[in-house]
Amino acid sequence: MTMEAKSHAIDISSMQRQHQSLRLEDETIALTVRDLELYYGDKRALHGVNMDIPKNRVTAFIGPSGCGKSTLLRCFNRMNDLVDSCKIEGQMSLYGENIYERGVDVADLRRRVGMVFQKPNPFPKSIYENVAYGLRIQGIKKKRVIDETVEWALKSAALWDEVKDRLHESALGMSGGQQQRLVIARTIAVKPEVLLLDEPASALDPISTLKIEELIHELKKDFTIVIVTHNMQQAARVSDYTAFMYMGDLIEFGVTDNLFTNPEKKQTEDYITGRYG
Ligand SMILES: Nc1ncnc2c1ncn2[C@@H]1O[C@H](COP(=O)(O)OP(=O)(O)OP(=O)(O)O)[C@@H](O)[C@H]1O
Repeated sequence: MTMEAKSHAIDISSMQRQHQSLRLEDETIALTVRDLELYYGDKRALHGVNMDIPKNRVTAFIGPSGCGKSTLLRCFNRMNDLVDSCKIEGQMSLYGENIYERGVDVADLRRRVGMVFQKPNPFPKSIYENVAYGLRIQGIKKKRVIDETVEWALKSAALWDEVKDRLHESALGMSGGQQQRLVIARTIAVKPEVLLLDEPASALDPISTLKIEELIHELKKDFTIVIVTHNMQQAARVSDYTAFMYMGDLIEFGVTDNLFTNPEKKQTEDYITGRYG
């Protein structure tokens, strides 16, 4: 094991948390899902999903390919609006405000509920301009404010030390793992309330993956995080709560440690023990 890998293994072990005391009843709820049905054309992709997602926690969505994890994640910032055939019934709210109410400013919703995708997608601009982008869109012009926010976001994304001497170089020259942390910095620069992460590490090498996992652990102090992952070990390592989905149904939702050690439903047990999926 290299020194770098070793130090990350130690960091990860320090992330082991005592979850036994977590209870959804004690949490402040950020996102609420009620009787959510989603259709792509005639095909129903989500079946009556109900869920409460707690503030300043990491909630993971797991389940076999095609079970609807990404579809559900994309509902939280209305990314499914971009799919013509998509129809949604039921309710979804952010701190009690209906996300699907007529008149909701979708651009503002997407600032409040930021999203990071599987493949890092930095803009073909400098590192600095990638992070400043959302601030400029918001009309912020003061250089001092932009400088300070760029530094804050890069520090929060655990990237500052690696890039502070080359802020004006192209983001496209960074490694994949650095690009993904840059995209996270760009997303948090506009101070969202929720971060949606759709398999954020699945295109990355193991060391970069561990850095993203450590980062998620840090970021939950400031943000509510929802992560889709194919990797059950990753869900167990990074999340406080886990939702297991199967063929469009939410089968089980609970404290991660409980769901992995003592699942209530047989389908959950079959999945986490590798019997299918
Ligand atoms: N834009 C779309 N148009 C039509 N059907 C879609 C669309 N996006 C997803 N689907 C279908 O909806 C279902 C759920 O897909 P989704 O991508 O949400 O699952 P997933 O659990 O995230 O899968 P994976 O783990 O493979 O990414 C699948 O049957 C998929 O084929």
